[in-house]
Amino acid sequence: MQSSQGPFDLNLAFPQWQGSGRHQNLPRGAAAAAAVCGQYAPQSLVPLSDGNAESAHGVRRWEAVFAQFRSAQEILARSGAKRVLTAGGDCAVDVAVIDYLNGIHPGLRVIWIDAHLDANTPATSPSGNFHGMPVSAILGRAPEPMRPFLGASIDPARFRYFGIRIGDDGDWALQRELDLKVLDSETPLDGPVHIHFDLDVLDPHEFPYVAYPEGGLGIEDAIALLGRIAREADVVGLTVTEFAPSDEEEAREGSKVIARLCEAVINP
Ligand SMILES: NC(=[NH2+])NCCC[C@H](N)C(=O)O
Repeated sequence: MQSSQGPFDLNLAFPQWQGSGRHQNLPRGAAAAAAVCGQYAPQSLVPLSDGNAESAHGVRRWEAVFAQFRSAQEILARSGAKRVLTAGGDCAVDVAVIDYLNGIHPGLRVIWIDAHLDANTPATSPSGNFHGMPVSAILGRAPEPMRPFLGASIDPARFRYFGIRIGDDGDWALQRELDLKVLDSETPLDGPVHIHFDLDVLDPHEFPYVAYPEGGLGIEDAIALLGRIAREADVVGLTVTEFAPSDEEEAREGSKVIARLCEAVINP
């Protein structure tokens, strides 16, 4: 509850772009998001791997994706942090973060705010891009070599989507199989909660600085939603992903919105 909610004790800056199929502007967005989030907690940076093997285990740029996942795990474990604010990077940065938080906060709930289901597996993904697979990974369907490094998977009953519009056949198949639900006003929000916020959930008329502009959520509605979650639950993780401004001016504009989203959670 609110009284136990303190500020985040770690800002993980995780500039991974290799999970995205449209990564051109992600490094600029990751740097800008890290500059914003670094104001709210001490920052640790996940180093990018120079692994460039094209594809393995059904995942494009697997070598880099896996090396960065392991680096993030080591940084998180060493930090001892209890509450983590993460600046992505592509959506898949959250696999390491959610797994870590689930290990230290039993019964963790996950709210996945995104235009996309991101529930493909290496077998169903049409693109091989890992940013389309993090939901399946945290629910027990991670790529084979990642599994020994993951703890217990998230209970699908404690997972909620918000803002989803776009899915591939494999995304919807997993959603149906695990009966993944959408957050509504009846969903109880007690206990520790992690919020995944993919900026592409936002209406591109208001926030066009993403590579997959397919969302429909207004900025004020997003802020109200985050405030509601933070008042009702104990937010132990917030991850902001997929910021892809095409120049420094867009980076500045988008950064103001990212700051408001963080503050909606920090001071609900
Ligand atoms: N977080 C995102 N922008 N995800 C886009 C995923 C696109 C598509 N479903 C794929 O698997 O490649």
